[in-house]
Amino acid sequence: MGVKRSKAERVAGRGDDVLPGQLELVPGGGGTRKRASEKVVVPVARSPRNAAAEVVEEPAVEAAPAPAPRQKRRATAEQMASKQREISISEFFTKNRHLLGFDNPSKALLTTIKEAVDNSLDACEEAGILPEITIEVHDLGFEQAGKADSELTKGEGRFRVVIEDNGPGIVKEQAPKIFGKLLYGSKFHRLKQSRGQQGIGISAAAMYGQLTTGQPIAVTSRTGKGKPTHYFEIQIDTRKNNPVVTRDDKLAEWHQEHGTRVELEIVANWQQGQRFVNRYVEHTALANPHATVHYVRPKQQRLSFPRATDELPKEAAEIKPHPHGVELGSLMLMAAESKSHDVKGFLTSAFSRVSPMVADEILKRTGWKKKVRPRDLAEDRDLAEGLQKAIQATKIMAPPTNCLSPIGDALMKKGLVSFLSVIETEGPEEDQQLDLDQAAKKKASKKEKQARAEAPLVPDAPPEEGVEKIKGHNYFIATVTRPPKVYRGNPFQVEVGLAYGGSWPADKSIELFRFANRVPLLFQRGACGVTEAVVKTDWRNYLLSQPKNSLPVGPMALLVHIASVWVPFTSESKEAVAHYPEIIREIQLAAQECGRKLAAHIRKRQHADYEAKRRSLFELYIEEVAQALGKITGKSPLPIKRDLVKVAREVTATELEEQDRELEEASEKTSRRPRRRSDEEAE
Ligand SMILES: Nc1ncnc2c1ncn2[C@@H]1O[C@H](COP(=O)(O)OP(=O)(O)OP(=O)(O)O)[C@@H](O)[C@H]1O
Repeated sequence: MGVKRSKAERVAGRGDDVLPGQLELVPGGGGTRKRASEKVVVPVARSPRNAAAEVVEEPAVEAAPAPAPRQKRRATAEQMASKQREISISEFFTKNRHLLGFDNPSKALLTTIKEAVDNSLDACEEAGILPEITIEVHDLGFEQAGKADSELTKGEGRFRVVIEDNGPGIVKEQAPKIFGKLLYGSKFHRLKQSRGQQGIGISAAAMYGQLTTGQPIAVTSRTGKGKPTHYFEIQIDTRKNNPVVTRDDKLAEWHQEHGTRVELEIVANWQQGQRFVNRYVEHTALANPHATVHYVRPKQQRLSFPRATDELPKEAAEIKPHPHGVELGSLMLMAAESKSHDVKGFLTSAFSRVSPMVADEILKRTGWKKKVRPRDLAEDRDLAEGLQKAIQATKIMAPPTNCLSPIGDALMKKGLVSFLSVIETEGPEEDQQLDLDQAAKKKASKKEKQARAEAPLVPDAPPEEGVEKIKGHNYFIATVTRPPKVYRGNPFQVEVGLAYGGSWPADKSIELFRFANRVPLLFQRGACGVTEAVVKTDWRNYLLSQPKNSLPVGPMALLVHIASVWVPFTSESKEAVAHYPEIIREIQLAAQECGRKLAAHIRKRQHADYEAKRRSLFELYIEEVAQALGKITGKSPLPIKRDLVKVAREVTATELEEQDRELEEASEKTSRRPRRRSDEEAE
C-alpha cells in the first residue's frame, strides 16, 4: 500500500523525501536555502486539528544572506588572555568542595572522620597490624563557629575531630605532603584493593578545616619503638597546592609504640550529622570484624566495638594491569615509560598474564614486518593501535585475583550477628540522638520491649539452619560470595549477606547496606549501581513484595559488598558506585542466589507455622477427648492425654524440628556477648 500524501506534498511533488514537520535541505552546500523554482515545505506546529495538513505552501523567494548585525566586542582575545591562568587543584576543590563530600557541615563531619578512619584501617592492614582505632568528636561550642548566631543552623558549631590508630606511622619527611597537598598518596598508581585510591581524602579534610576554622591539621606520628614521636601542624597553600608546616616538634612521650593521631578543627553540625557518623561507625565495625573501634561523642557514653576476630583479612597483592583493560592512550604512555628493548619484553613486564608465548601470539597478530621498539609505539599512533587490536584479539587468561580481599562468608555472618546484637542492645538510631538522661529513661522501656519480643510468637517455632538467635529474636542469615570477575581489566568480587526477620519492620522497604572495599557508602543511594542491581532483581520470586522500580518490602537488611582493585565511583567523594553492567550483573546474581536461600527459609517457616497452628488446634480438644476416653475405658484420663499430645506432636512435626532442637541447645550453651557495649559496662 502506498503512502498517502497531503495536498501540499502532491503539489510540491516531493512528498516522498520530505517527512511532515521537517525542513527540506538543499544539496550543494545551500543549507536550508530555497531554490527559486520550487515550492518550499515549511514545518507547522502539529496539533490534532492540523495533523492532516501538516505542510503548507509558501511562494518561493530568492533568499539573500542577511548581513550579520554588527555588535560591539565586549572583550578581545588579548584581554581574555591576560586573565587566563593556571588553577591549582586545591583552589579548584576549595570552590567545589561538594565534589569531595564537604557539601554542608553535617556531611563534612562524616567525610572528615571517614577519610581519616579509612586511612588508618588501610595503613594497619598493609603493615599487618590488627587495627585499634579511636574516633573522638569534641564540641568546642557554638560561639566559636565564626558566624553570627542568626546565621547558624541548629546544631552547627566548631568541633575537634580526632582519629588515632596503632598503625605503622608516617615517616617525618612524608607527613607535610600527605596532609598538606591534594592528590598525593601511595595508592593511586597501584592495582591493589584498598579503601583509599585517589590521594586526596585527608588533605581535603585538612583543607576544609582550614577553610572553615582557619586552624591547621595537627598530626602526631611514630614509626616504632625507640623512634621519635613527631608532632606537626600543617596548613595548605591553596594557590600552589603545597604544604606549609607551621609547627614541627618532637614529643618526649607518647603512649603509642607506633601509630598516627590526626586532629582537625572543623565547622560541623553534630545534631544533624551524628546519625551518619553513628551509622558509619557501626557499619565499619560490621565490615571490618578484625578492627577494634572506640567512639567518643559529645554528651554521650563512650562506645567500644571490640574486634570479632583476631585474624587479619587476607593480604591483597598488588597486580599489574591486564592487557584487555588498557586503552590506547595508556598503552602509548606505558610504552614510552618502558625500559624494555623490544615489544615482547614490554608486554611481558608491564602486563599481568602475558607470558612470552602469549606475547609471541600478540605480535604475530600485529602482522608487523619490521622490528618495532616500545619507543616507536609511543611515537606512532597507528603502530600502537595495531598492537592494541592484536591484544584484544588474543585470548588472555583473566587477571589474578589475589589482589582482592573479600570479607568472606564466615566473617560476613559474624559481622551481621554482632551488628544485629548492637541494634537490639542499643535500639534504633534515633535513640542515640538523645542525651544521657533521656537514654537512661528509655532503657527501662526498652527492657519491657525486649521482654515482649522474647515471648515466642509461634509456639515451639523451631530455629533452623542459617537462623541466628539474638536476644530473643530469630534472624535468618544467608551469605553469598561470588567468584572474582573482571570489568575493563580490573578484578572485582561481589558479596551479599542478608538478615531476615527479627525486629526489622515487615511493612517497610528493606534496609540496604552498601559497601565498597569494606567502606560503608551512606549517601547517594539512588544514584548507586548497587541500588540499581538490587532494584532490578525480582524479589517477588523470593517471596518478598516489591513495588515497581523500588527496593523490596520486608523485614530484611541486605548487605552488598564490592571488593575491587579500583572501585568505579561516580565522583571523587566516593559515595556511589558507577553503573558498570558487569558489576550490576554480578550483584544481581549474588542477590538472586541469596534470595533463593531466603525463599527456602520463608517456605519452611510458613510450613512450620501451619503445623504449629494445627497442633494447637488438636491440643484445644485433647483435654476433652482424654476425659471422654477415660470415661469410656474406665482408665485415668492423664496418661491418655499424654499419649494424645505425643501423637499430635509426631503428626505435626516438621523435618527441621530435630536439628533445630539441637541448634537451640547449642546456642543456649554459647552465651553471646554483644560486640558493642559501653566502656562503663566493661569495667
Ligand atoms: N594514618 C595513616 N597511617 C599511615 N599512612 C597514612 C595515614 N593516613 C594517610 N596515610 C598515607 O597518606 C596517603 C594519602 O592519604 P589520602 O587520604 O589523602 O589519600 P588515599 O587514602 O591514598 O586516597 P583517597 O583520596 O581515595 O582517600 C595514603 O595513600 C597513605 O599512604
